[in-house]
Amino acid sequence: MSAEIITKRQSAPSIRARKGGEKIVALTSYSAGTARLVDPFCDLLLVGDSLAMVEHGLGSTLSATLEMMILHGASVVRGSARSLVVVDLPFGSYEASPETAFRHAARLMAETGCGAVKLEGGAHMAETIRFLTTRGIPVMAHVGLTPQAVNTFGGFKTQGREREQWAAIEADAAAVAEAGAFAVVLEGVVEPLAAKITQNLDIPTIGIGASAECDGQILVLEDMLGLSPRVPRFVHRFGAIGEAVTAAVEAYAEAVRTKAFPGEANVYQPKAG
Ligand SMILES: Nc1nc(=O)c2c([nH]1)NC[C@@H]1CN(c3ccc(C(=O)N[C@@H](CCC(=O)O)C(=O)O)cc3)CN21
Ligand SMILES: CC(C)C(=O)C(=O)O
Ligand SMILES: [Mg+2]
Repeated sequence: MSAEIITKRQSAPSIRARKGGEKIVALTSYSAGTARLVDPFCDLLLVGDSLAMVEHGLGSTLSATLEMMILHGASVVRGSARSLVVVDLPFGSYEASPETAFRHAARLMAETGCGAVKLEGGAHMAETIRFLTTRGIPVMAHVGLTPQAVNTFGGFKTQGREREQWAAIEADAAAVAEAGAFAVVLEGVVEPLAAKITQNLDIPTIGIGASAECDGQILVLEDMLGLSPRVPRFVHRFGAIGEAVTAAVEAYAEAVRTKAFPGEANVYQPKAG
């Protein structure tokens, strides 16, 4: 038989098995269009609730709804073939009880075809994580700077700058791993704490603003592309797509106004004769 190039989609277990191995490459994606572009280079695509801010112009992630997550999640699944697609459970859809979390996570999975869900929280979400994972819903956890708690933090504040905060964050990470999460996002935590947690857990840590000590990295796609007006310090801009869009749109507007566009090549003519 000839060599076949069949790329099977990554799963929660295949990502979990990467602990301590090759780094896990993850990005956010909110639609089929961007999913198609990034999927070949990634292991995991996150349909983050950051889409409320980035894609819908809302003030925080608290306004993301289950309906939004389903529409964008289904689009990303259709636009990708090899990455595991993980969809964020939005604020208010999972905190009240394990049963509510299950109902909403099941809808996300059934209506998008995603392979896992993500929720924010540590020790206090362990019971819910166990409830979901024992009922067929793989869960990625998210500890440290959890943006849905922006109002209790009083801003997007780096976690673990004081050593006294370390024990609680370490306990959160240990609790979600013990409860059955297949991976955990570590957001906005100081480097030595990220290193300690990564060493002590048997599941991969995926860092955002949490140093190279993590088992993988994630960024908001628009931030690393150079499309976001302001970005946190932990972002490196790998592209200048905002500038490229501005230049192209400027050129288009000029061409329309000077009647340089549409030109010969872009115009239809009737059959000769
Ligand atoms: N476009 C985008 N990118 C993100 O990474 C992102 C979102 N949106 N929305 C949801 C949250 C919010 N995030 C943020 C937003 C701001 C900072 C920030 O300004 N951090 C300060 C550090 C402050 C401190 O040290 O206490 C910084 O200067 O980087 C961090 C994370 C991460 N998430
Ligand atoms: C940045 C990641 C971890 C996230 O939760 C999001 O984009 O919503
Ligand atoms: Mg999120």
